Amino acid sequence: MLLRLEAVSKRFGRDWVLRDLSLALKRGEVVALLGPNGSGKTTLLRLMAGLIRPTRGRVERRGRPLFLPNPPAFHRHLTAREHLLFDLGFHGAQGDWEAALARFALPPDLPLAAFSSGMKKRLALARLLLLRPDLWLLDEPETALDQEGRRLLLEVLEEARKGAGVVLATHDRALAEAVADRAVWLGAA
Ligand SMILES: Nc1ncnc2c1ncn2[C@@H]1O[C@H](COP(=O)(O)OP(=O)(O)OP(=O)(O)O)[C@@H](O)[C@H]1O
Repeated sequence: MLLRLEAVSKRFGRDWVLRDLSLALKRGEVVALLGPNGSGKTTLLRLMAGLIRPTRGRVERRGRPLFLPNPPAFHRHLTAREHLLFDLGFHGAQGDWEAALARFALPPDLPLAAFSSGMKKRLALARLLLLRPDLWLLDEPETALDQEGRRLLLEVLEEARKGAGVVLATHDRALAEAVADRAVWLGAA
């Protein structure tokens, strides 16, 4: 089991955002988180990543998680090449950054401040593929991607599920139906 949540609840101030949520994820599984704005999808991903702690309940994780926020966060003054080299060094990983950038049709030497939002999303996917986490935690990975970017995303998710587990938050029902084994609906807590 890669990830197990047992009766997890989360409160910010006086407001309960998540209540009594249990869920388990194995390698090879893709789970979609669906629900309206403010229903707690990002909060749940951050709990799964270990970035925040539950108010009640337990989060158990095996392996290395990587959280992809929406929009993705990068050091704006680095180029794509510099950023991927930094990421590989930081994670003690090795990988062919040149091939990764070529696959996503990204320029290696342009500062990321000059990247469009779709280019940043593509770079985030390239980074995930290079770093190969055990647990992919993706917040609205489809936003800002064009048709070719979406095709690449579907390809990446198929590759991810071979060795890892994936949880993705999305408003895109078609994407959830295309890639997810099951969906978790978050309503009002
Ligand atoms: N750090 C925080 N402090 C206080 N409230 C927070 C914090 N983070 C999230 N919230 C609140 O928790 C609720 C759920 O937010 P969250 O971002 O998880 O929703 P979401 O389902 O991802 O929404 P969206 O579909 O708009 O991205 C919102 O009411 C939000 O204001």
